[in-house]
Amino acid sequence: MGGQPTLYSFSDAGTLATSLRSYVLGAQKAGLDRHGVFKVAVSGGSLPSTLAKALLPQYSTNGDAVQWDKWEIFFADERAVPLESTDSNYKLLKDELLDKLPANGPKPKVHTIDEQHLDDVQELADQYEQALVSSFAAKDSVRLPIFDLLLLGCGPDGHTCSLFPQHELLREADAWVAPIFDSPKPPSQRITLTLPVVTHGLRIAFVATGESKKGIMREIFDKEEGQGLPCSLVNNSGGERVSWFTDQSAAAGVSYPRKSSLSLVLKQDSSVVVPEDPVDRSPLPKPSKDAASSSSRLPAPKIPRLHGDGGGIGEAKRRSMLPQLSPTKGSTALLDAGRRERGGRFDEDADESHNERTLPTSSAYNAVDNMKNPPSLGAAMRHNSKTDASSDSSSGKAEISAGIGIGGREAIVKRSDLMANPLPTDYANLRQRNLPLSKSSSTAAGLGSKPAPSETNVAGSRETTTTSGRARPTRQPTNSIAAMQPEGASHDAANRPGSSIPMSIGAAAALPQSTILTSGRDPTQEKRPASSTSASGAGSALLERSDAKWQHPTNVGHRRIPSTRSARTTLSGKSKELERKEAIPSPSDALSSTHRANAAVIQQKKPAFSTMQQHFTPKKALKAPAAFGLATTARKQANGELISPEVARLQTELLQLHIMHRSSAEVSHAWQQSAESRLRKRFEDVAQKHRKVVALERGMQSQSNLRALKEFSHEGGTGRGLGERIQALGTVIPEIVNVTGAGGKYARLVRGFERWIDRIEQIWEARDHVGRSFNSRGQLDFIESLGDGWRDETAVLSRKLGLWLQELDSVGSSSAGSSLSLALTHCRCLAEGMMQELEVMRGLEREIMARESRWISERVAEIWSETDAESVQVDSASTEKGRRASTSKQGIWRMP
Ligand SMILES: O=C1O[C@H](COP(=O)(O)O)[C@@H](O)[C@H](O)[C@H]1O
Repeated sequence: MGGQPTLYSFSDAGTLATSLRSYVLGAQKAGLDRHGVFKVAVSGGSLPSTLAKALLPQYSTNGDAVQWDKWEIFFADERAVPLESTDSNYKLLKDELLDKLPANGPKPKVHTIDEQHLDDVQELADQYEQALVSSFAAKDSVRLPIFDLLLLGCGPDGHTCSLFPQHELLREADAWVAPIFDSPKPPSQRITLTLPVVTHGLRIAFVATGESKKGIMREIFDKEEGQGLPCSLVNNSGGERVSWFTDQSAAAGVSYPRKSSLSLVLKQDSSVVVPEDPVDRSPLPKPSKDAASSSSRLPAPKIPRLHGDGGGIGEAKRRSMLPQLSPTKGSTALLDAGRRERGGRFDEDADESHNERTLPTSSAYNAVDNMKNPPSLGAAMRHNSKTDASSDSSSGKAEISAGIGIGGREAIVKRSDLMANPLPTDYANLRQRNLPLSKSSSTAAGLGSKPAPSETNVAGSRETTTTSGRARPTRQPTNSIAAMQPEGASHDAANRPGSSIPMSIGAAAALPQSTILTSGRDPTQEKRPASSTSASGAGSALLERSDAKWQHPTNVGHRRIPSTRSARTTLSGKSKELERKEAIPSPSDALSSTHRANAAVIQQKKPAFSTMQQHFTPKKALKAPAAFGLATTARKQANGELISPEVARLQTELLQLHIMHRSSAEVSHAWQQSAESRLRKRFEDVAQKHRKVVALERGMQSQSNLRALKEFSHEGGTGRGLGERIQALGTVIPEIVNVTGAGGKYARLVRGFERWIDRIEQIWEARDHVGRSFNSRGQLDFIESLGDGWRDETAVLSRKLGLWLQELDSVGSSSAGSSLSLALTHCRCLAEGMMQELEVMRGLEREIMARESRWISERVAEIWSETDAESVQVDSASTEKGRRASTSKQGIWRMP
């Protein structure tokens, strides 16, 4: 299996529907085998009508059956509209498919949105997420739900679900379902599954038909610029789990290899013909003591078999590898070259072999070396190269350019670069130098894929969206192929008996898993990396070491010239000849440097390995060992062109690296699965402990309650039997609770008092400022008492509370900690508290009224004194003193 999506292109709608049916039935079977149900997410748009053509019973050709009653249907996205609206994706599916199912036949369980929350899209999304949690979280997944199948559409702008190009929602990493308020396509308010949920599905199928999808299909599959589109992001993360069902109008002009029929596997135990299962979801094998099974503890990359007679690479495999190597803009050249070479049969390949097995390394090497036809990669290199390698290999003056699927002219990597940068860390270096990476390599290195869980973090990178909207890792990828190899791969391979030459990284990685694990040391001692640091640490260690080599080129067996701009500038003053000499040692130099390298490797004290870590980069001899199949002589190609040994070696190495990169997505996925299953187990352990603790607590509480009841029943001195006392409690407790409630008597009395106090405060404030307060009719404001009614009610309630308290005291007490004792204590507190507050309110009322009568008396006294003064004024009206007195004295009763 490769790590790339499969693109099906069918000649007509009928063939598409039939194939889609087989594919869905295959997914259904896998789902039912897995957990007895089939959990599907479906999109809206044009998908439901195609789906109906595929799934309705009348289209069944060989008696196969959709087991509708086992289906749980969720919506990949839904619009925030009523379910009966023509904009609703549910309505669409209902009209096209659900309503057309036989009336008395089985029906699927369909999870619709909750219409109650249409005006609150966040709530709508949260509620839908809850539906997912209820269905998935307990059994299937803790971090993310795992759909058996997602059936998606692809908008003409590259959107899928309601994930639109360059929208911030593409960065949503936590939610399973997210709201969108500004969908560029109406209606603007929607909810959608998030990208991590979509890419986590076991199978992801896009259905894209019609002319309107033509342009975007090319963007998604052939163009570097299209790699940030939502559909491309799903492709990159989903890899081989993604299949595209298209018709010819949609796929016209796409260079990416297409298939025109589904690869089917006939199950022996069933009549059902199902599509090849792209993903092995069987649980990871349990650790076992024997070497054979321990080799499978670590999900190892599957090395595709390079087959053909004499080890020549199979035509079909080469065809399938090429575009995967470079499905980007620059890759078009590679594809074209490959296509030309095979007379254009490339596009309509219907039955590609996906046969993947491990082969001994030597076969892998020889496979390439002995190829009758040169690999398409070589053709592509020639295609990209303006200079014939053979013509200049002797003079060394030519720059041989090798297109390694890195995209167009910019991506042509100079021979000196390739030699200076030991692959595979070169992929990281290339990215550091901002050279565009091919989709396959970036995906394989985890650049475009979803981040691995924190425990494993094989990829060591997370995606962010740059201003161009292209998803990029925020950190440089720290994983290298070496870091992804099974523990000890290179180390053990380098020290195999009979191998006097250290193995290159590529060679080690190409070893079959079992060979690697059994050749070195006891595989039962192998351990998984405990944390992300182990995996990424290995990668960065490799990077550091290769940097160190660049700084001290003379310290290593063969010299490498850094290909960075500065390094090139430094060299620019030298003659090309000199540069070549420094870069490429003579055969004897190479030999001796190889020996030096071997000696260094053999003598080097090797640190203990831990799984997935490689503590040192095995030194590579420039001249590769023939024992492992690397070319040592110039090779003649079918068209008569000569390829120098270096180029042949680089070709081989590239091919191997590519193969390993292809499998890295799979490894990363397997790691994620493994981490998830461990997390799930841990979660279940904790949940189980929690349940035990809760049960224990309940048991203890009921014990204590029983004890308390026993004591309560024996309570002496009350003169009342247990039944009578329980009856008393049954009356008093609800009474107390009732009076405190919002509509209860106590609450009403308090509200009345509070209103009265507020009024008094206003009056006092006015009196403080202007000496008096007037009501709305212009009359002087006086403070009136709360009234007899309030006072009587307060007095009655106080009496009742006192009685209830006596009743509570008379029923006796209970031992502390029991529920009975808690209820008694709380009721007493409540009743006593209310009594005290009623008393305080009554006291305050009395005091305020007393103050008011004092104030009134003072004002009356003032009036009398004013009246006296006026009579004096009349007596002495003619005197100046008297006049002044009459103007200076203002009575407070006078209106302003
Ligand atoms: O708005 C939407 O559009 C996409 C694509 O629809 P199509 O008609 O171009 O196939 C669809 O997948 C999505 O569910 C829908 O809400």
